[in-house]
Amino acid sequence: MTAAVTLPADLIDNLKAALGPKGWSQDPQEIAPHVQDWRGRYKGETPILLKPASTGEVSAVVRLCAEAGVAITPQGGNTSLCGAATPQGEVLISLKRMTAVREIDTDNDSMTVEAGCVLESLQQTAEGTNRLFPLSLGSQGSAMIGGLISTNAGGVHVLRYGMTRELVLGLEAVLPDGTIWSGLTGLRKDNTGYDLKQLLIGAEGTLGIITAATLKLYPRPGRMELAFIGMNSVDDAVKFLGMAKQVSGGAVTAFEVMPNLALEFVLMRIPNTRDPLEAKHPWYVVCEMSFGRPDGARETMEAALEQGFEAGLVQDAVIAENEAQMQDLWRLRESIAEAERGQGLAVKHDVSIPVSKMSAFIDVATQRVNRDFPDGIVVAFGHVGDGNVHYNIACIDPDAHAGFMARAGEMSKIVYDTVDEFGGSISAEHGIGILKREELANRKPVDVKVMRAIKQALDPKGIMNPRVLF
Ligand SMILES: O=C(O)CC[C@@H](O)C(=O)O
Ligand SMILES: [Zn+2]
Repeated sequence: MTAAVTLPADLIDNLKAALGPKGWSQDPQEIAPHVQDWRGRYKGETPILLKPASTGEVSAVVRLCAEAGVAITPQGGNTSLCGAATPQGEVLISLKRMTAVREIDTDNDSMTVEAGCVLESLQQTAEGTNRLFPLSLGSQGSAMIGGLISTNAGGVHVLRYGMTRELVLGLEAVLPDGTIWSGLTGLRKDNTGYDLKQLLIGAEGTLGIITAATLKLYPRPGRMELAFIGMNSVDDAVKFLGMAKQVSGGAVTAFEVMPNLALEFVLMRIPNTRDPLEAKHPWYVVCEMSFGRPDGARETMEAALEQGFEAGLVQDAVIAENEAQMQDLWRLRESIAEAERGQGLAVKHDVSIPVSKMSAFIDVATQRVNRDFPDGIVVAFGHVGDGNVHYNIACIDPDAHAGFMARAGEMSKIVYDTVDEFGGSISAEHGIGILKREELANRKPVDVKVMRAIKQALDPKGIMNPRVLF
């Protein structure tokens, strides 16, 4: 792995000297997990893994690479689903040693943390000060905040708290020439021209390396209620979403939809899971509500379910009685990606559609896919409450997998053309990476032209994550 790409010997020496013995590795065993993506779709290589422990160190090594015109791939928890963090010969900079919580300001409801902090640990840090950091997703046990910001991650709470973009108040980053940009601020109002942090958020490491961030904190809900609901259709789910929002006065904080097949995959592949409902239903909804106080919380969830039942939308439902049951219900939804991975590679489409058109989109796209690809099976699940569906197509016959994946482009064309017809986006929350860059160029040529101009202005040598986005 390490031998294939060679860098000038003096650059290697200077990089090592800038970081000290703990700050780099050329050990193939240590490097191996860093040069393969989570799904096993992309395999890469790097001449050296750098592990800076401070912003100053990141700046020093970026400067050295910039001077030598050598390209860099930044990496956080390496949970990208689009290949954005797999180096193909670039110098790999992992932020995993930058894990300090620099400041918590409870009066300002903010915390300033370094890029290598794992999301789950930040949720716990916030909880320790009786606050909530609402970003929440399946890979939270390993995803790091720098990468989550770089990809503008979504997750299950977008419906109420927005994407990562909306949770960031300030950023610190190392620009492609090694300059440190100190934009760490806890301000909620700052109208001083272009908002540079927003350029870096979602840039997938192409404009610089995020080293720290000031994040928004929220009050911790006094009580949460979680229901697992059996339904007949996505249309019914969307109707029930409107009802639940109204009945609860806007307390719905997550609204996830999954088909029976996704539940079957989970029950088959993930230990300690069981179907909480007695009968099978074509679709399931995981609906979470958050309240300031416990009083009336359960009654509100029950009232919403009752109304849904009377309207023929809710077929059956169970409400979690305690924290452990909540976790069990969440596991059914959050482990779909892992269960699906166990089934083999699928042709994945992380798309968004206006919520009002979600059901029609799924119907039309599925008719088209079934017509042209009878060997494919659609597993559409996800964050329907915020208009994001993971429209994945799995191969029915595991032995015919390679041939199936070879037709991924044709399948994706059908799906993305349908997304365009419905006014949606070809990437809702996973980003572009290397997976969707041609698609982006074809479907948003003017946007890409402007993005290239910005890239050229900030990274004229093109060294920051050079194969990603474009
Ligand atoms: O694997 C997928 O397609 C989706 C992964 C993740 O975004 C999820 O919502 O579970
Ligand atoms: Zn998702």
